[in-house]
Amino acid sequence: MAALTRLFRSTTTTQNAAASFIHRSLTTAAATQSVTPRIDPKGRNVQWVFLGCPGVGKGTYASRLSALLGVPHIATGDLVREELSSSGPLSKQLEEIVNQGKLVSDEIIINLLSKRLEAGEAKGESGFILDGFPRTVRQAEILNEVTDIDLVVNLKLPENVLMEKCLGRRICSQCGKNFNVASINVKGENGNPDISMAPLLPPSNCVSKLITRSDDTEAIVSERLRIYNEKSQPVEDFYRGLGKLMVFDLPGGIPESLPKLLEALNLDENEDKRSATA
Ligand SMILES: Nc1ncnc2c1ncn2[C@@H]1O[C@H](COP(=O)(O)OP(=O)(O)O)[C@@H](O)[C@H]1O
Repeated sequence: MAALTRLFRSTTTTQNAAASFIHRSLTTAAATQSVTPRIDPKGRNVQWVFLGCPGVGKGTYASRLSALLGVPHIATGDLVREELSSSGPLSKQLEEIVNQGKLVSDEIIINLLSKRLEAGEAKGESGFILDGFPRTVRQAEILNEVTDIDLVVNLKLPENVLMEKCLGRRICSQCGKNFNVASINVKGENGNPDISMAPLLPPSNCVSKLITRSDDTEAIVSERLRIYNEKSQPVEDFYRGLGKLMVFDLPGGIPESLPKLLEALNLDENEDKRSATA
């Protein structure tokens, strides 16, 4: 018991230190903007979170919006994969966790996020769209203690579509762009509309360099979906309770969904200076 208490205390101390770093980065960054970002009604760059199950397209839509709004897109999954492919001390440990479809500890993820914010701060970044964080209520509470999130966009797709999307996902090992080889046609259940998504095929220069994420197998995706429902679904409720959650049911692939998402956010792809709904 004493050992457990000691461990808990040291974890909490590290988390608090990381949380206070996140706070410092966010406040300093807000004072040093260098791009032409979207200013929200609070007079600073937007601070949004994208939530959603594995494969829903958080990364795709978050990166489009980050380009439109002039704020960085920070995906904790990318931070984990970068660390994993390095020869750093965490790499082996992370590989095991990720390949079981489990979540990395709050402490590790907060440290990775702090480092990313620190690097961004050095480059004068401010505002953000977070993708894949927070994923536990504890992470959401820590974020809530250190900064004010304006909006949480919760993307939704039926579970059978999510599985097909994850299995069809491909990444170009050279340019890093994401593609999808799945051609999806799913009948809507319980009065929901059918969903069709055309494949998002790579240009010819990427074709021979495509790789599949090691955690995009049927067994690991099932486990990631199970863990999402157990650990991350309560994060949706956390933000619903704060009145910050916007649920968006994706009607199909990017061509159908992006214009509707922009409309729901009161954004215009060609005219990016209007104020966003918060
Ligand atoms: N906020 C987080 N907390 C804990 N683990 C995380 C977090 N973000 C990413 N990870 C780890 O990185 C893996 C890949 O994340 P991500 O690319 O966001 O995947 P997904 O497609 O499942 O949304 C996750 O399965 C998990 O192991």
